[in-house]
Amino acid sequence: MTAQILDGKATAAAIKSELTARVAALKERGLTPGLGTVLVGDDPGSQKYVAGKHRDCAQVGIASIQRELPATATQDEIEAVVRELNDDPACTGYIVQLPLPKGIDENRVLELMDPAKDADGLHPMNLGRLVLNEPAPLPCTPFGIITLLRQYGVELAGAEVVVVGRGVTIGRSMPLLLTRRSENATVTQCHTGTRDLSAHLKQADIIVAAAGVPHLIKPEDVKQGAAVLDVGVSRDETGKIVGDVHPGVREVAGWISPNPGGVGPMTRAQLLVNVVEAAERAASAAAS
Ligand SMILES: Nc1nc2c(c(=O)[nH]1)N[C@@H](CN(C=O)c1ccc(C(=O)N[C@@H](CCC(=O)O)C(=O)O)cc1)CN2
Repeated sequence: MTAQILDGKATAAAIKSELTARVAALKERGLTPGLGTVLVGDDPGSQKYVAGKHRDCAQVGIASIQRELPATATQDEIEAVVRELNDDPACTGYIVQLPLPKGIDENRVLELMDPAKDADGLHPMNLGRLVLNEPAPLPCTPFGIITLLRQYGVELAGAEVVVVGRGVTIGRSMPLLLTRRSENATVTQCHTGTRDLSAHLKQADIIVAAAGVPHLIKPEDVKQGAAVLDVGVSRDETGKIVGDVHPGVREVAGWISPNPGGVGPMTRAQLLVNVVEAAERAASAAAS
């Protein structure tokens, strides 16, 4: 068996095309959505991701607001930029690119954001709303993965899903989304403390690999026909991406997301969805 490719690039392109019309409609109502980004330091990966987010904005007609600080920026300097974006009416949603440099209290920065402008769904208020099943901006990578699986008709209801990783951008919220009634999956979360990862993986209908360990998921650990989502980003000595999923898994899985070209573009598309939805809420509130 050779796995069907879960093409994140093509799926994201379709989402962006639909968003272009919604942004045009918002502009006709007098509201131009604006995405702000806060980038601290000079990590090449983060610089690339933020540049991609602004390229996407230009494609769909969302205004861009870019704030960059050096790696030496203090907690106070970063928080001052967050306050500035909270108060800027042209910025309808924004993100703080993670990770922040060592020594910065990331949680304090996230908590300072205006939850109504949190385009990443990572503010504690919005994560709490997710727990309570209340409307909230959805964390971009987890919901991007669900959208990708739906696009290719991968059944979530009743599926056994193994999420590998427990980081804030994916691992923490992925099970919350997958276990909603609308998804109805059964989730096992694995991490560095898991005793027998292989035993869990072998049971999985869907694997979400977000550990950041190159080729952690081996063909012999994957059930025939499973869907495998590769979220891990490590780099080899030439700078090329090495995912969490061993290339041999393609011969066993039913579906596989390429890396690059899978989950990354879906993360960016979901960010735009969050920005547009927040702007639509603001436009409706202003009209009533
Ligand atoms: N504030 C946030 N920080 C981070 C998030 C996040 O969702 N919010 N997630 C990751 C990084 N990330 C988003 O910011 C991200 C990762 C990958 C891509 C992407 O488009 N990747 C391309 C490949 C790009 C390359 O060649 O390096 C792909 O997969 O095709 C976009 C966004 C951590 N931080």
